[in-house]
Amino acid sequence: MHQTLALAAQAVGLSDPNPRVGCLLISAQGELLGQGHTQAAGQAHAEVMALRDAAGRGHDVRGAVAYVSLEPCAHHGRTPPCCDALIAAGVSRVVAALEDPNPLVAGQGLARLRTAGIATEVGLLADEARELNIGFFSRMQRLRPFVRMKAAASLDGRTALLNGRSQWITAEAARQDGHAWRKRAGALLTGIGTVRDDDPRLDVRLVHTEHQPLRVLIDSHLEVANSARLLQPPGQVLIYHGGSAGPVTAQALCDLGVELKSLPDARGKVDLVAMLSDLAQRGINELHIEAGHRLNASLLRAGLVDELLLYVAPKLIGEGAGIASLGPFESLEQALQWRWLDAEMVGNDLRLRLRKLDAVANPSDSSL
Ligand SMILES: NC(=O)C1=CN([C@@H]2O[C@H](COP(=O)(O)OP(=O)(O)OC[C@H]3O[C@@H](n4cnc5c(N)ncnc54)[C@H](OP(=O)(O)O)[C@@H]3O)[C@@H](O)[C@H]2O)C=CC1
Ligand SMILES: Nc1c(N[C@@H]2O[C@H](COP(=O)(O)O)[C@@H](O)[C@H]2O)[nH]c(=O)[nH]c1=O
Repeated sequence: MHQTLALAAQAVGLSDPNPRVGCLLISAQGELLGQGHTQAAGQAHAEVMALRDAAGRGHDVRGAVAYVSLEPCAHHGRTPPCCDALIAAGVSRVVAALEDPNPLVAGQGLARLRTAGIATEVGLLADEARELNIGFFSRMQRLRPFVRMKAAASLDGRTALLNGRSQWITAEAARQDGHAWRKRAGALLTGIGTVRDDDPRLDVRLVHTEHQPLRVLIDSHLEVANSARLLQPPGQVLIYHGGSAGPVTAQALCDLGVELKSLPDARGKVDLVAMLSDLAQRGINELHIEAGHRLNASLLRAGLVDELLLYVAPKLIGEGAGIASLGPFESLEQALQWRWLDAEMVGNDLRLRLRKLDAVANPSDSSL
């Protein structure tokens, strides 16, 4: 199953909105017959890829064991059901790390395999498998993406100087690592303040990817300049606004191929909860945020951030903006609490990952 998960990880940046799944076909004698992982949406799933691989190598998979990192699907989506392909191929046993989290189909693939006389087992390396697809689980079970907020900070917790400059606080290795996390996401989100100060490209370019995430901007009054780098190719751009955009600006942005969506809250800003639900409906599993301290504060205050991805540089940079302008607290009981997930040196910077205490991708597993 470790090997199956490594295969599944190869679908990062490729299979969205479908989950990252790996499949390994092993003979009764323990020989590898075929392997595969999910392809781009609409193309073959892991099981079909593994069966094709086995056929390509001239192997007979009758009686083989199939290791899969997620329950084989039982439904006709853009491709036929994988459990039918495994049944037709004559495998004898299917070992799945997890049941499908989609409440509409959960358990159906395994049930169909059992009805066909195939032995099934579920739960091997379940936590690792769920982690790889934490966004897919979030979208299926909470109807919103898993939200990861990235920030690069100095040792004194600053994300920018008082004059707005922030490039660069961390070094090249950390920035490249940041792109590997961008690659995992279906969408990258920033705020108008960051666009004004940094003019980010917000793409994946320091690591290889098969497809660019959707770029999302929160811009209440459609103030973004047409020349903003984020609006240029590659990839699609979506701007959420608060409904007060003038028709001329809106038309100019539409002419650039940008999609505009009005989701006003009571204050004419963007309704962040509605935005997450809209992104989920668009098939976004993981949402990666790289915004400034104001928008970060709005998202954190609303309790919408599941994970913090912080890069800390060994520098003291004096006065400036923090990670989030949450305003003065009266007591320490008001603190937003996190739990450490991991810490790693990336070049000369430190990468910290933290999870919100109640970030639940699987309601039955409060440790996520
Ligand atoms: N080191 C790092 O990792 C990063 C640093 N930066 C730095 O941060 C600075 C920019 O910060 P900042 O100006 O806060 O930029 P943001 O990207 O946070 O954008 C700020 C804007 O977002 C708006 N906003 C907040 N909540 C909402 C909402 N619910 N709906 C609509 N709009 C909302 C704010 O409006 P309002 O003020 O009305 O609330 C404000 O206009 C720059 O100096 C940049 O270099 C930026 C990204 C990462
Ligand atoms: N300053 C800073 C970061 N800043 C983030 O990177 C964005 C620029 O993206 P791009 O134009 O695609 O390279 C910028 O707007 C901000 O969100 N990131 C880091 O890893 N380290 C840093 O020191």
